[in-house]
Amino acid sequence: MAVHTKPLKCKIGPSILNADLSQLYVESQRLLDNGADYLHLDVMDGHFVPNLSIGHPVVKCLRNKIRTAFFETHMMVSEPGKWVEPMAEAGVNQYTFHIEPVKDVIPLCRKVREAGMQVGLALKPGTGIEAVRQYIDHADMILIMTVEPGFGGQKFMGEMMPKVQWLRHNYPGLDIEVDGGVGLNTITACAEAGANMIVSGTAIINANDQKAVIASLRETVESSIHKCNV
Ligand SMILES: O=C(CO)[C@H](O)[C@H](O)COP(=O)(O)O
Ligand SMILES: [Fe+2]
Repeated sequence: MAVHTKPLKCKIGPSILNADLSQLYVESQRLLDNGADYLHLDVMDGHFVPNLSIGHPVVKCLRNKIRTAFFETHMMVSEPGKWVEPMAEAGVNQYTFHIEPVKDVIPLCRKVREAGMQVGLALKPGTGIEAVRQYIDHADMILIMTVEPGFGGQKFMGEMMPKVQWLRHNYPGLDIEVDGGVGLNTITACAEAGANMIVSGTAIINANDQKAVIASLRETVESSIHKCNV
C-alpha cells in the first residue's frame, strides 16, 4: 500500500523516444546534464500501440553506462506482467504500465514492488478516472496520457486536464505525471491542473537550449505547487 503524504516535488523526465537512438547514451547523459530529474523510457510492443521502440536489452545497456539516474519505463505493451523481472534486472526504478490490458491490476502492482521497482499506473485518453480509483493506494504514481500512446510529437489534449484536477483534488500528495505534447506552450495547463511529474519529448529533444527549456518547465510547475501550499 502506498501512502501519498510526501511533500510534492516537481520532476522533469524527458522522453527519449524522438531522440537520435543511435546515440542513446550520449543523448540521455546530455538530458541529465541539462537538468532532467529522471529518464522516461518508452517501451512499445507493436500490439498495444502501433509502433515499436526499445526493450529491456537496450535499457540494460543504458543502465551499464548511466549508473545512478532514475529510470522510468512507460510500458505500452499488451502483457506488462511478462516484462517485470527483465526490466527489474535491467535496472529500472519505476515500472509504469497501462491498466487497460490488465485483468488483475493489484497482483501486478505487488509483483512490480516485489521486484524492487516503484509502480506507475497509466491511463490512455479514452480511459476514465473511475477505472483507476480503486488502484491508487497500490501505486506510487498515476500517468495521465495527453496523447494517444504510440508516437512522439503529437498534439497535446487539454481535455485530459480534468482527470489531473480530480486526482490532485482527491490526492494532494500523489505523484501525477502527464505525457504527450507537453512543452512550453502546454505546461501551464498541466501545472495548474496539478501535475508534478512532467514528461516532455520533442519539446526538449529539439530545443536549441535544452537546459533553458527544462528550467522553464520546472519553474512553471514549482510556482503552481507553491501557490497550492500558501
Ligand atoms: O509515451 C509517449 C508516446 O506514446 C511519449 O512519452 C510521448 O509522446 C513524449 O513525446 P512528446 O513530448 O513528443 O509527445
Ligand atoms: Fe511515454
